[in-house]
Amino acid sequence: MAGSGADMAQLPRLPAEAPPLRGDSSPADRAVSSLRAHGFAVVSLPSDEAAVLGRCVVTFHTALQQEHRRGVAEGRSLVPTSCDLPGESTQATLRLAAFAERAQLRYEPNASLPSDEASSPLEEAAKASAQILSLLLCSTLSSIHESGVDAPLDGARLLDAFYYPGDNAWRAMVGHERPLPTPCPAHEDVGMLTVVMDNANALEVKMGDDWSLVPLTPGECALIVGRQLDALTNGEFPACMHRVRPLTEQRTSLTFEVRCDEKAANRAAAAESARALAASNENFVRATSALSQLTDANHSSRCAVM
Ligand SMILES: O=C(O)CCC(=O)C(=O)O
Ligand SMILES: [Fe+2]
Repeated sequence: MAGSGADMAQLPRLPAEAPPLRGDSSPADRAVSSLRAHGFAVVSLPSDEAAVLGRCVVTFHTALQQEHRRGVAEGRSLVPTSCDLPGESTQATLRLAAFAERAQLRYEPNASLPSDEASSPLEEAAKASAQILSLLLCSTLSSIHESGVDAPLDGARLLDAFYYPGDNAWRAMVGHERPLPTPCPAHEDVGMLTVVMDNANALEVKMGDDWSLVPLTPGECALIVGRQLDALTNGEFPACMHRVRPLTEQRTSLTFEVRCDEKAANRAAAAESARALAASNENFVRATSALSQLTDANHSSRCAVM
């Protein structure tokens, strides 16, 4: 991953059928082959970037914990979220919302913040983490591109930070009457690629019929293939089903997703299908001509006998 975020990529340690680690493969190659085989990969960030992101997660955690508590006090955090978009907007590009199972911050770096206003620590943290994670996703998409996939390299970017209160804090605030809803049910992301990092392990990915915990250590993040990349590679990079397992203690996670323009995705998917069709036509033509050669050969050998 030249000139960018991911310094070292590792294969997921979970699946027994993980692709063999080639001694000479680069971290980017290993990440791409893991994404191709499993729809996800674990990568390590350089320590300076990991340290910045660690501080950002602390900032998000504090703000979102406060937002969640305020939401509970005001009754807003007693209802589960029905969609992934925060309902409440504080600024055009930086929004906070609180639901029962989580509080959420969303930052859209493509739309810039008003420049005449002094940035809050929250905005600074959003900008800094979006910059680092954006580079990581861009370089991963370029590596996928270099591996022969004609994927769009750009798109809308979304940074989300989630605070999950966990069962203990929830019971302390709300009591036992009202159970804490599932933190984040099983789903595939809609975009091309998502990166996830957290301060407590709870992300699970589906491998075959089984769910596996992704044990991220500080400075590591998970890359997750979304539906757009799956569709435009005809499943060569399969979308990864994932979820957050129920939590006892609180957790904060950071996700950054690239969603390409639907038209670009459709164009790329159509081109990919045309390539697949051309390849199968070529195989068909090859098979037909082999068959006709065989028939000719049989025919002439039968003629020769007669
Ligand atoms: O919080 C997490 O670890 C993952 C959240 C997630 O998958 C999502 O919001 O799409
Ligand atoms: Fe997700």
